[in-house]
Amino acid sequence: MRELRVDLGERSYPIRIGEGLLGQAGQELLEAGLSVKSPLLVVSDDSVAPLYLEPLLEQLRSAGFRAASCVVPAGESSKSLARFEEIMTRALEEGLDRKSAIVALGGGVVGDLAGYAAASYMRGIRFVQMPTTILAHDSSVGGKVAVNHPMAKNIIGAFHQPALVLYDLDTLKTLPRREVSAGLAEVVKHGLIRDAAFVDWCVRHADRLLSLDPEALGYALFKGCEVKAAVVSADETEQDLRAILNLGHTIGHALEAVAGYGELLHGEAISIGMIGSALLGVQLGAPQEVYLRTREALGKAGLPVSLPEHFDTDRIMEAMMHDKKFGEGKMVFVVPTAIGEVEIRSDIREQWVRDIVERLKREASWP
Ligand SMILES: NC(=O)c1ccc[n+]([C@@H]2O[C@H](COP(=O)([O-])OP(=O)(O)OC[C@H]3O[C@@H](n4cnc5c(N)ncnc54)[C@H](O)[C@@H]3O)[C@@H](O)[C@H]2O)c1
Ligand SMILES: O=C(O)C(=O)C[C@@H](O)[C@H](O)[C@H](O)COP(=O)(O)O
Ligand SMILES: [Zn+2]
Repeated sequence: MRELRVDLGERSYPIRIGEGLLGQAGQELLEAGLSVKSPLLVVSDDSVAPLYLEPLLEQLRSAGFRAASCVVPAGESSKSLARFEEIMTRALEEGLDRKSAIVALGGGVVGDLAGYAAASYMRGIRFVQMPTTILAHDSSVGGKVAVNHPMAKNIIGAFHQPALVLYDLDTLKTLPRREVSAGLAEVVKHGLIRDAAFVDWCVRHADRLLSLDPEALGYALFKGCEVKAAVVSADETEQDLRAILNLGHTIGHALEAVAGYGELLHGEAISIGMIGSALLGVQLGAPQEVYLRTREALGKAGLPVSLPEHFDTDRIMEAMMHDKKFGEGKMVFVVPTAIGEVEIRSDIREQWVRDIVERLKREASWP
């Protein structure tokens, strides 16, 4: 098992990554300080639940917990106020109190939704992240929890740190191929913002990652979580540095919203967004190599590196104006200056971005 720590004073917590962790979840929750006297609510989705929910509930009960569950439909559309309300109702029905916890068993959708429910129920109860996707190495760490509004991604949310991240690598074996690639987008992102050697490693080992080689996957998720934990520990609430984790997200979130939360997976949208950011970087003076290497790393992971032509540029530009980094009338972009290095720029002209979106469409080559 590998272990990392998010260092946030009294809100610090461990990230445990390894095989077979679901089978010791009860003990792990006890060690994280959760009380068996108050009921737990496990939130999952209807693709993950048939695979892992019952074994988890059994394991928690055998450790003395009272555990109920709430299962939402799989997919991005569950990050909604309607599903949030459903969880509140379940929490009330099951008698969750201030010492209770919500356990998120699933990918980033379940983690963000359940986390926001935990942040809000009784003005905040504890929660545990049990990620089951590659992408969720990112979403389970750092405490950003949210649901979407039809006009804007993650616009209703909070910062609420989990008490524990318990990452059982065995659960990743059932991931569909498309979700594997989507998850690798955020893995590569963590290299692109902070660790050039890790980007090289990802390119060299892309085939092993795509075939879910446990050793390669364990290492990649550890490295991704390491970058994420370090950034979050330095700037929990995105006063400055944390914004670098948003590489590719200004364009990416706009694409997800315009596509109606579903056509593009988060990782796919972010991949296209990171290509856009690399083009912007080159325009601002970074070597052409930055664009070429970004494209190679994402392409090798089976990700889209251009935009399907039917996306409407005006609608994308409009959706981008709801980005949380947008302020005082300025577009703010995370832009690479080299592989492994980024800067936050608030001098980005709308026309440059528009031109890049058009170029991404012209170069359409969906994998
Ligand atoms: N909070 C953050 O810091 C943060 C960071 C990155 C992404 N996100 C959010 O995360 C979401 C995307 O997360 P995701 O890519 O994990 O999507 P997801 O949660 O929708 O999971 C992807 C799909 O895989 C299925 N699935 C999950 N685990 C499985 C398993 N082990 N076996 C078989 N199927 C499985 C799910 O049912 C779903 O259909 C987005 O909403 C994004 O905004 C949040
Ligand atoms: O943790 C962060 O900070 C991130 O930006 C990680 C992103 O990968 C993630 O998609 C996050 O939810 C985006 O945050 P938002 O504040 O732009 O909604
Ligand atoms: Zn993301």
